[in-house]
Amino acid sequence: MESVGIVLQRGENNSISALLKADIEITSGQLFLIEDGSKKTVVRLDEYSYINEFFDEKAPFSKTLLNDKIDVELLHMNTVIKAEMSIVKRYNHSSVPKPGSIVKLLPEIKDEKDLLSFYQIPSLQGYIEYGRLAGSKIPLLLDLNAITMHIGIFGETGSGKSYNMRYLITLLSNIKLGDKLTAIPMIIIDANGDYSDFTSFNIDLISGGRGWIKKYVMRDTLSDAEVRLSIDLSLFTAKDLADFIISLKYGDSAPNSLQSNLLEQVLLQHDPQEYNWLLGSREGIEALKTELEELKTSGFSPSTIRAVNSSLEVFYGKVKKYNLVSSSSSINEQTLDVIWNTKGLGIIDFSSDGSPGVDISTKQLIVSYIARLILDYLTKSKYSGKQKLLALVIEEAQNYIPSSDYPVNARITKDVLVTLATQGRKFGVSLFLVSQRPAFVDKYVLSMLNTFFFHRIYHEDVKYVMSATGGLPEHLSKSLPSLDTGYVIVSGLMSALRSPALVKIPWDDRIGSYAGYVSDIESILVG
Ligand SMILES: Nc1ncnc2c1ncn2[C@@H]1O[C@H](COP(=O)(O)OP(=O)(O)OP(=O)(O)O)[C@@H](O)[C@H]1O
Repeated sequence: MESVGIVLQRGENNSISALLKADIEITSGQLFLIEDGSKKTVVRLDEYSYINEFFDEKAPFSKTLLNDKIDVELLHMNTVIKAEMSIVKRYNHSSVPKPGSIVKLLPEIKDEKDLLSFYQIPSLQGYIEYGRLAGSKIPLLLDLNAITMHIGIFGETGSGKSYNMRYLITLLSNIKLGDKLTAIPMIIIDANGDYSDFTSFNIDLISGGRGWIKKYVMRDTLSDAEVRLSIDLSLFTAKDLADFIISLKYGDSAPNSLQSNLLEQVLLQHDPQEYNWLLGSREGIEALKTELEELKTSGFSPSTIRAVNSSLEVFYGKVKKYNLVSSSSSINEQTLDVIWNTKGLGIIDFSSDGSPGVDISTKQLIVSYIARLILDYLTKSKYSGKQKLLALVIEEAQNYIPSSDYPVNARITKDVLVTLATQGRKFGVSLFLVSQRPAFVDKYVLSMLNTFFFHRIYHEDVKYVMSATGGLPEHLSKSLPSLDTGYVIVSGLMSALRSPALVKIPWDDRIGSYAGYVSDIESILVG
């Protein structure tokens, strides 16, 4: 490969300063190869600036130049890039390249053998090829063995998160195993209908390794690919349900604990199997009200009882509208068995098309239910001696695991998702948290994630995310607010590089054909 620069000096902590030719295209996060004699080292460009030996602000000659018409060509002479780089990988040596070592672009990879030797791994088994390392044709290998260490995908609106998630899903749906295709069993909480086409006209993008693909909706179904969503309340504790139901009337502030305790006491008198009938049918609600009325004699004030009654009505109004509650819920343990056995994909469509008019608290109840279901299912499997694996993708994660700064009450989801994040990896849960405002996602949960895809993120979010994740070296994190769409910095355990690197996500029209993207506005307008 062509030489593009020379090492100037080596610094502390594996850092290297180099001069690079000014006429090559470079970006922070890009990787280069350094040759020090026969010793090869891969380095990452962390920071750079263009300098010109000819230009000195203070020199009288420069001053005249600045005042007169500038001769650009003259100024451009002797321009070089001063680059700060850090070592990512060494090939069978442990030294730091000496001053004078040659900097090159990454090598060409002609075949699988080249790829294996670039990454220094014995086989591609268990890896998927993701995007291309910026400035090269080398795919980044992602290690599927680290998938249960959880993943964060962060980027501001329009930075390419949804496209990236779709791309990842297509990769995770077509995993080569010998001459067979398999897939990671997965449930997606689809906030905006970005994956709807995976159950219809783009099904072949993801059906390679999957035997079952369904979309759950909260309206009448329109095709065989759709299932009407219902959940089983017996999976919740009396306390969780009581807090949730009472807080429906109080919005974001803490639920009234007296009312919550009262409702919990009444629910505790019943078997959890009865919760669906009690809270999901008119007769059940009336039965609960009668039981509450009887408690007047035990010292509960009529106003507390009245308040609980009215919270119950609010709750019942919600579940009745969507027929949401049933002991034979449409997503249950058997569904997870099917998803596991067929390496299936279940899409929970929370878009305005799939779940028209559904509010955030109802969505939280559903996400909480699914998280409990997954945890129960995988824990049982593990204890019966069979390790399974299921990925749960949660878009708009800040609505389910908010930080203390984010004004959303998420009691019903937060605890169970924290448990999934901390315990889940033992049982085979792989969490994918997607958010445009990672600063509003709970810090503790962020610290549980081990692989990150950083798209362009808001300046205000950078500090929070970096302190919560320990994700990137400082120089590189500074480049995040100006990252181009289609580029992502990948860091963490799944990356075969084990060090952050900039990756270009290839564009594919079909992966790009989803809700957030209009491919040809003129033809749509003209018809
Ligand atoms: N890899 C890519 N290469 C080229 N263009 C891309 C790429 N990824 C995304 N884009 C462009 O950027 C647009 C926005 O991408 P995307 O919808 O994925 O952003 P987002 O971060 O999910 O935004 P939001 O948070 O609003 O959903 C796409 O419609 C597409 O035009």
